Amino acid sequence: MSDIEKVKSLIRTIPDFPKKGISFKDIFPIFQDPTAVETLISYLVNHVNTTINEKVDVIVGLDARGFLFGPILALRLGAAFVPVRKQGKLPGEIISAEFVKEYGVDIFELQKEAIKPGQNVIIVDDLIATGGTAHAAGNLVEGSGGKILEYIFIIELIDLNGKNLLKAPVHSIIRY
Ligand SMILES: O=P(O)(O)OC[C@H]1O[C@H](OP(=O)(O)OP(=O)(O)O)[C@H](O)[C@@H]1O
Ligand SMILES: Nc1ncnc2[nH]cnc12
Repeated sequence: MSDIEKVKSLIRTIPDFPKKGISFKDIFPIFQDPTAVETLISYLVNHVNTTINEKVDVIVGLDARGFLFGPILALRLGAAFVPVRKQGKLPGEIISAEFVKEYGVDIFELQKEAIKPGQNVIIVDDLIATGGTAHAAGNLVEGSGGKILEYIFIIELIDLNGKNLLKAPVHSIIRY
């Protein structure tokens, strides 16, 4: 079994959570195993260093599970970390976007000055399902003048075709 397959074996699938018909992928067991976390982060650092030919200025992580991976990746790459948060959590001037995700509707916010025009950005989240969440975050980053180099997800639910909504390249590690 490869190291990534070992990580995949830690992910739990919970039927009918948080709503009937949703097959929920629970990533938190990964965090009970530091070796598994290191596997994922090392994989991502290597991926960025070997496939992205431009300097990465900012890692944008999506509330909340994107915060588990984004800041560690940013630290390892020597990049800034910027959060996109659910409505009402960020002080100061913000821009916002409403979106639909696999099991609901939400509003994302980004602080206006957090990303400077022309900065190179990678958007990181734990999972892409319908792509609504990542698409909204991408609109906020582009609204700030950031250039999206890539979207990175630990998990991709391929049957939902979420990546079709996104204009920049998409990279995922574990697919179902
Ligand atoms: O591709 P989509 O259909 O848009 O769904 C993907 C999003 O759904 C989950 O977040 P959730 O809103 O459950 O928030 P959480 O990270 O706070 O648990 C997941 O972490 C992604 O952000
Ligand atoms: N099936 C799923 N499992 C975990 N998080 C999700 N976010 C959207 N769809 C999800």
